[in-house]
Amino acid sequence: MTASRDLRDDPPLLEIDELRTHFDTLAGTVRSVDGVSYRLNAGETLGIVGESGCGKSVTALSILRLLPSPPARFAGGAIRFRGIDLLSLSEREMRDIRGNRISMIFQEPMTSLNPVLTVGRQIAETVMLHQGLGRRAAWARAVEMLRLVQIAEPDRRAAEYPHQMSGGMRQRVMIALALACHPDVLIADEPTTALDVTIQAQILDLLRDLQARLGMGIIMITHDLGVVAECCDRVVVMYAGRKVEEAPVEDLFDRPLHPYTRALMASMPSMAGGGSRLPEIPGMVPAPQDLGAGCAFAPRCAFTTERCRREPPPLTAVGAGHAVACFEAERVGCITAAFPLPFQTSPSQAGASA
Ligand SMILES: Nc1ncnc2c1ncn2[C@@H]1O[C@H](COP(=O)(O)OP(=O)(O)OP(=O)(O)O)[C@@H](O)[C@H]1O
Repeated sequence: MTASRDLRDDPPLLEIDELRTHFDTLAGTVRSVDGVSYRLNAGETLGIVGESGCGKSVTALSILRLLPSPPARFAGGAIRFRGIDLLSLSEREMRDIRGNRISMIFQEPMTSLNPVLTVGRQIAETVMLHQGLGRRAAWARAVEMLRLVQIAEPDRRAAEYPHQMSGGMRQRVMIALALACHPDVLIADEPTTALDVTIQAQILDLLRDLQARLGMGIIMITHDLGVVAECCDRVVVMYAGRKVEEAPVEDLFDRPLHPYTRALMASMPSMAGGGSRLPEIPGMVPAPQDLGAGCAFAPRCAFTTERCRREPPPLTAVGAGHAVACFEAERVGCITAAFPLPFQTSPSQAGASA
């Protein structure tokens, strides 16, 4: 979203380091996130993509320590915010960070907005709690935030309840609530999935605009590569609880090296084009408890060899900021070059058509 690609040498705002989040269930240990690392710099938007069940949300909820424990358990790794390990903080210290320095917007606003409080009061209470503002100043901030997210007549709307608003407007309220304390990090989990295409584009524009004004880093969790092309500077592709590819956004679209990334791109509705039938990725994401010894994508992959079934491919650097976990990446790269993906690979154009 910004010129942050030049800030690579700055200390990271947020760093996830070999994170392992597991669930202890009656059926055994579910390794939902199993050794994931990524960094987020100030002013940057990092996309996290993958199909349902890949561990995107569990990673995000781990950052905010919002997972119920038990059954969730941190089995290893660290999460550092400006160098502070969040996993070592007390619950009280964590409450100062959550919703204040690191905020999250969820897919479905009704799950995080309180139905019995006016939207103005919900925003005002957040800033009273975290920033010690008085009642009057907090209400003024609430109205200002509603104006910032482009809600018309914010004074009047602040006194309304969530059910009096449309889906798109509720999503804006949730963004206002998440940004009310001017956080350093915003985690947006599928922020536009439930919305129609026009509202989706407006919300993404709004986030981009607010990021430019407030300078926060954004983690954009999505299964939609159109959203990635539109908004992100860098992308992490997750599969079955692991990172399988990471690259600057242009590089990922020009040279996807993991068969899974390529398959995700080929199955995008707006990118496959031509009204032809969409290619689907055969098979399903395996449940974390059903993973074999080798590459988790092997059962669905057209490039699988004996080695892929036997051992997990390590994440390997293949270019500036580009890493991939695939033994056959070179072969995938050759095929990508010989048979370009069935859509325009310029991110801006791809996003425009999304
Ligand atoms: N409380 C839980 N107990 C056991 N397993 C869980 C629990 N919560 C999540 N999981 C498992 O963790 C894995 C990752 O889930 P996660 O919600 O992070 O996926 P996701 O990529 O965000 O998918 P979606 O896009 O549908 O949200 C899934 O296999 C899920 O079933």
